Amino acid sequence: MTTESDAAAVPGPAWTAGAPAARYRPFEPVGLPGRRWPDRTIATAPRWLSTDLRDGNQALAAPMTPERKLAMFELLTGMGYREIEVGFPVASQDDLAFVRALIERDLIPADVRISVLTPARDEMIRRTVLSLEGTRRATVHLYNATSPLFRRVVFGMSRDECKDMAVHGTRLLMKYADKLLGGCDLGFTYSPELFNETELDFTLEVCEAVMDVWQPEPGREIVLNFPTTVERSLPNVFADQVEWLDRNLPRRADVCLSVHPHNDRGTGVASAELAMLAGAQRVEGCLFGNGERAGNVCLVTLGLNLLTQGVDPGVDFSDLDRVRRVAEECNGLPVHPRHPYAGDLVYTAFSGSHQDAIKKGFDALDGTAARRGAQPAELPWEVPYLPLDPHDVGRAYEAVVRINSQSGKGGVAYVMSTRHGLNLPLALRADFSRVVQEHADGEGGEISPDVLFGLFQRAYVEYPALPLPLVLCAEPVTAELHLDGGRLCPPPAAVKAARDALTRWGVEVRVVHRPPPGSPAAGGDGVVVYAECRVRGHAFWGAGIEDDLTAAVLSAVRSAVTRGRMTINGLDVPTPRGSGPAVVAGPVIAGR
Ligand SMILES: CC(=O)SCCNC(=O)CCNC(=O)[C@H](O)C(C)(C)COP(=O)(O)OP(=O)(O)OC[C@H]1O[C@@H](n2cnc3c(N)ncnc32)[C@H](O)[C@@H]1OP(=O)(O)O
Ligand SMILES: CC(C)C(=O)C(=O)O
Repeated sequence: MTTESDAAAVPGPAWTAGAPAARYRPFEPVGLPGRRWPDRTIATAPRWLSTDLRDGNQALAAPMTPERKLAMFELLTGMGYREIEVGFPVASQDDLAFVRALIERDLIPADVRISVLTPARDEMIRRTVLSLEGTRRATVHLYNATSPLFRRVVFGMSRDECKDMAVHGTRLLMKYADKLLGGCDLGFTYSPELFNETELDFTLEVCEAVMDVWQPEPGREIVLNFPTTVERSLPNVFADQVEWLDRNLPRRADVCLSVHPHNDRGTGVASAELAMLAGAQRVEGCLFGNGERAGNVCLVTLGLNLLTQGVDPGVDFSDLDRVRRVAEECNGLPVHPRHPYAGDLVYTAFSGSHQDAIKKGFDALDGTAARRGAQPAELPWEVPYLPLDPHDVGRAYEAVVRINSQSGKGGVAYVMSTRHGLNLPLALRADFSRVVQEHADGEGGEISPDVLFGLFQRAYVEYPALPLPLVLCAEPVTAELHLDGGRLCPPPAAVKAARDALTRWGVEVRVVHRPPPGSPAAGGDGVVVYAECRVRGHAFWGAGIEDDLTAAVLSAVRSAVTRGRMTINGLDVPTPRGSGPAVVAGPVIAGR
């Protein structure tokens, strides 16, 4: 017996004679003169069908139990999906039990239509229809493969025999429904499986024949669902196929043209979107792209792609982390950290220039909001590198910037401000950024907000080794003070007292930055002052975080001058490097 790991270990032939490209054939393009889809835009959401409980489920190593299915069903209906394929009732006892539970326990919301899938096989059609007994409203979804390869290799059938399979299946389905589903508002979906590999004229022939049996008319639609069962072409070719159908299908007004893209080439989302441009009115897919092989098209990505184009997807993604958690539990599969919109890392920048632009974007948004007396959430979203406001999908801003060796001063300033309430002056950002870079280069890995705060403390706050008069007595010092935070907004008298104290010791003091009232509060209850002191012509920074302004000013100056003296005298300046993780968390301000 070959196990999974044995199979993975089998060495493939090396491509010594070149890649085996000759074994594969290019996909035939579609002749579609005057194709219209490239000039269109998507202005409304399609009808969505979730096939998580069927196509998604059939691709799992451990298919869902009825309990897990119910959790997924409730998630989907809660999000707003109104068409849900709930299973393949003849596949397993669990699938059947789930369909029966939905019906018998009356668990289907009044505006939700469930569907069940069956192959075009007589006995299976009967049992599938039977599985719906007692329901008020449901759809039966019938499929048979129509592609030349399938006709030749799997069925051994001619085109006519293949078409008859679909026609016969439709007749049987209607016959059993008449017999078993009295009073049910029955819907019908037909899928020519492997549509994308099937000759277009044959697809049309089969669909016409199926429609002749179902007789769609106003109030009795037929859903014709066209799958890229195995995605094989560029998305534009699929769009051409869909537009060809849109142009040529008869009874078009009573047909819902649906697509069911898979993702074998990694272009399932593009295929679905181009298909919508080409005339698709309905899209089948799964949350986070679960499904056979490389998956079905991801409904989350499609929905949020629409949202970010200003189109309401009609589905609620406001708590995307919960959606992800439930889907992960039900499927037993993790969602990749880089999955569009939902992955752990997709709203996070580690790299400096990205962080800088994000910080400036947030600052600009906050500034505009303040000027207009509005909330940032009311303004158009314009933050570089973030395609979507994380808040719109229930994410906090905290992880938007994370620090490592790729980061720069903008990112460091962002974390110090948003996590610790310390709004560093520009020149201090550059200075501190060098400290952070040195630490990152030495230690590798990520620097958490707490460690960052510890680095700051050790670099700028913790130098009160000598009493201030002693520090200052040796030579003249000038100090430029930056007062942080709107909360302190120190009364002029307090600033004067601090300045006088320093002047008495011969320090020439200038207050260069005094935050305007109402500017973001400095951390917690404390007072934060940054001092840039000139010692023998060299600038050194210190910071004071104290309960009152005078103490903070004196601490900041003492730290800066001590640091300067030690550096100039070649003394062993204590560096933050290697001193272990800081445990002192700075005061965190509310919001971002
Ligand atoms: C692209 C899709 O996702 S289609 C949905 C696929 N989903 C599943 O297969 C999950 C559920 N399936 C099952 O539980 C089982 O496959 C069953 C119950 C449907 C059938 O089981 P079995 O009778 O054991 O057949 P098996 O699974 O081997 O299927 C192969 C048979 O189905 C036939 N077949 C395959 N597709 C179709 C179809 N759409 N219509 C009619 N017959 C079909 C094959 O020709 C083959 O017939 P043969 O035995 O005469 O050669
Ligand atoms: C049954 C059809 C719609 C299908 O799942 C596929 O072709 O992928």
